[in-house]
Amino acid sequence: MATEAKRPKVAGGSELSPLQDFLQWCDRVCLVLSSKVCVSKEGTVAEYGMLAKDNIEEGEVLFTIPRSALLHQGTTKISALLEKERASLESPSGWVPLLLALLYEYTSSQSHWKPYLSLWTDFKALDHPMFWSKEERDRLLRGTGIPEAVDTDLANIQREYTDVVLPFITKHPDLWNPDTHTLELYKQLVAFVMAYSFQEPQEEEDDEEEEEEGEKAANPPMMVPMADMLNHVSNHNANLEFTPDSLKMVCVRPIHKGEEVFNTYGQMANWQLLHMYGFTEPYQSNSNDTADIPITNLYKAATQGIQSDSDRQLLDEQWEMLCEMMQEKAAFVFGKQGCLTDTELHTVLKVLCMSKEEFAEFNDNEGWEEDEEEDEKISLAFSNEGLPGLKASWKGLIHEAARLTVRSYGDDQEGKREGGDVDRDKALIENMVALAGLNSRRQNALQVRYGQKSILHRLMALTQS
Ligand SMILES: C[S@@+](CC[C@H](N)C(=O)[O-])C[C@H]1O[C@@H](n2cnc3c(N)ncnc32)[C@H](O)[C@@H]1O
Repeated sequence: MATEAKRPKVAGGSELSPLQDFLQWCDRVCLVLSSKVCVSKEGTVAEYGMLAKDNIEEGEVLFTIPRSALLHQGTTKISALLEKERASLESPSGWVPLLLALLYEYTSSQSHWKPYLSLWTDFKALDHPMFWSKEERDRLLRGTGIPEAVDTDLANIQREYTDVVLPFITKHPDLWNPDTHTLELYKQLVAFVMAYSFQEPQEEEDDEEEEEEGEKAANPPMMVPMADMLNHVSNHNANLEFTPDSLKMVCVRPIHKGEEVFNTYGQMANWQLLHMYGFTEPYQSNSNDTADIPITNLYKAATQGIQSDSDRQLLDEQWEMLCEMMQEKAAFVFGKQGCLTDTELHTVLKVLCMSKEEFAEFNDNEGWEEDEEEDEKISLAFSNEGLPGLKASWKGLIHEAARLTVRSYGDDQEGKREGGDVDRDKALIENMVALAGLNSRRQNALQVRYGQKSILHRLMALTQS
C-alpha cells in the first residue's frame, strides 16, 4: 500500500506547511476564497478555523467550491468499482461507499485529495466519546443518552466492517490491504465522517409527489474541503448553500474584522455535539440545548397515583395502547423554550389521565378525530409560558417524570457518581478556574449533564403544583 510521499517544497527549498499545501491545492481545483477571509490555527476556538480579515456583510460569499472538488462515492478514483458493486455495499448507515473511498484516498500517495486529507495526518484530535473507555463514558455521561448511543454505534461499526467492508476489501487486494485498512482506521474514519462530512438537503417536493413516491432516503454524506475548516456555534454567522455547479459558504449576519467565521452543523443539543463532533458549547450559550424525558418515566409517574386494582388494570391497558402507538424507547424532548415534541406528549398525557369511561369511548371511536387547528394551541400549552397553566394532573405527571429523569444522572447512587451531584456540578460550572482545571472530557461531560439538568429543573419549577 502507498506510503507517505515527501511534502512539496517552495522556491527557497523549505517545505510547505500542510495548510499552505492545501491552499495551493484549492487554487488548482478552482476553489475560490474571498480575500476577506483566511484559514488559521490562531484566534479560533479549535485548531483550524476561518477568520474575517475585513468586515463582511450579510449575503457575501466567503468561498465557492466546484462540485468536482468534493470527495464522495461519485468523485473518488474508485467510483466505477463502487457503482458496479453498489448492491453489496448497502448497509443501514449508507456510509460504506464513502468510507471505502476514504480508506483508499487517505492511504494513497497519488490521491487527488492528498493535500486536503494530509491536514489530518492522524486522527488523534478526534476525541468523540466512542474513543473513551466504556467505564469513562458510563461514569461521566450517565443519564445523558450518550453511552447508549455510543454502544449502538460501536456495535454497528464493528458489524459493518466485518460483514461488508472486510469481505469487499479482501476481494480487491490491488486497492486495499486489511493490515493497513484495519477496523481501528475504519473507526477513525467513521468519526471523521461524523464530524466533518456534509449531507446535501433533499430537494423539496410538493405533498402530492411525496405521497406518490413515499419518503426518499437521505443523501449520502460527502467531504467538502474548506467548508469543513469552519467551526460551529449555535449563533452562527455563515451557512453552506448548494447550487447545481458549486457549494457556497454565505455570510448570514455581519462579521467584523478579526472575528471567527462560524458555520452551523445543524440545530444540535450539547449531547448531540459531543456524540457526533466531540465538543460542546459552554453552558447557556447553546440555544439549541435539549433534555429528554423517556416515556417510561411518565408511565412510572402515573403508576404512583394508583389506588386500586382497577386503576392498575386501566393504566396497564392505556400503557399497552401507547406502546403500540409510540416508538420503542420514545422520549419527549424539552428545549429552552418548552417541549419540542408537544403533540406526542399531549397524546400521552391525555391517554394516561383518562377515566375508565373516557378510555372505553376512546377505544370505541378508535382514537380522536384529527383537529389541525389544535396544533397551535398545543404548542402554546407546552411552551414555558403555557406549562404552569396545564391541568394539575398533567403537570403532576410531567413534574414527577422530570424528577425521575434528573435522578437517572446518579443522584441516588451510593457515594454519588461524577454526574450525580447537582451542587458540585453547579459549583464547577460557575467557577471558571475550577472548570479549566478539568480535562476536556470531564469539561464536555459536565456541559452536557448540567445543561440537561438545568432544563429539567426549570421544567420541574414550571410544573410545581
Ligand atoms: C468540521 S471540523 C472543523 C475544523 C476543525 N477545527 C479542524 O481543525 O480540523 C469539526 C471539528 O472542529 C471542532 N469544533 C468545531 N466547532 C467547535 C467549537 N465551537 N468548540 C470546540 N471545538 C469545535 C470539533 O473537534 C469538531 O469535531
